[in-house]
Amino acid sequence: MTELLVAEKLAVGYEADPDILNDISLTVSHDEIVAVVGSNGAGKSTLLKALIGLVRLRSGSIRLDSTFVEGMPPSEFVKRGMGYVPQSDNVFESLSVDENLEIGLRSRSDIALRPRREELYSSFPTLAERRRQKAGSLSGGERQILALARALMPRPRILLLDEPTAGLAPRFVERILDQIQAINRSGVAVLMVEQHTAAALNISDRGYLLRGATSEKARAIADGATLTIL
Ligand SMILES: Nc1ncnc2c1ncn2[C@@H]1O[C@H](COP(=O)(O)OP(=O)(O)OP(=O)(O)O)[C@@H](O)[C@H]1O
Repeated sequence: MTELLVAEKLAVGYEADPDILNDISLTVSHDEIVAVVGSNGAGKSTLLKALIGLVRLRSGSIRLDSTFVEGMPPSEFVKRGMGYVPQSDNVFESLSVDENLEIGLRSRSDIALRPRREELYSSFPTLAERRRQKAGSLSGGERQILALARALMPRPRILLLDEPTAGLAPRFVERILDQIQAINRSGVAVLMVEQHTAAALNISDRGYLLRGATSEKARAIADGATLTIL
């Protein structure tokens, strides 16, 4: 079990505000699904954004395959094999399924679009049937599958998923979690933050609990959220 992603002693905050995250360390190995669970506002989205370079670290380090990547732009993280699916606005609604997948390949000119897209259509037949449909016409569950497929286009080695089951009906929650397991079996490590705690931990190899001060006032006194190994 070799470590693919190693974050050490991260401190993260916005502008002049107190730290949202404090002394956060976590690892994800090549073959793992790792879940970070925690209440609303604990800082789960902030953690993923920090791990893909969208939010600057105040201190700490991030290693991807032994290379220190903190301070690099998000495009570098993507080039080095990290994929990210935000919680919302993760597909272009006015574009077709085909076009959304094409955009997923923006960062990699060395992968041929059509064969890669066909590969993903065979993994996600529900998208193949809807390839010419606008993403905005898909159901919530199908959109999440499209967002996953789009992130997979450049062949990432690790996917960061921000609440992939948020707002979905229970039968879709199960379907998305099944897809995440299948993605992992195909050789992609997964780090996901989730509010469906039991379901997420059920499909994960390991979990962390992010425990934080959930109000501005409490955070000013406490010192940002911390991570506990479950
Ligand atoms: N761009 C920002 N500027 C300032 N504060 C922010 C910003 N984004 C998030 N925050 C604050 O950071 C804290 C953590 O938010 P975050 O979205 O990371 O939590 P979360 O655990 O993902 O919550 P949820 O489960 O509701 O998505 C919140 O208090 C939020 O108000």
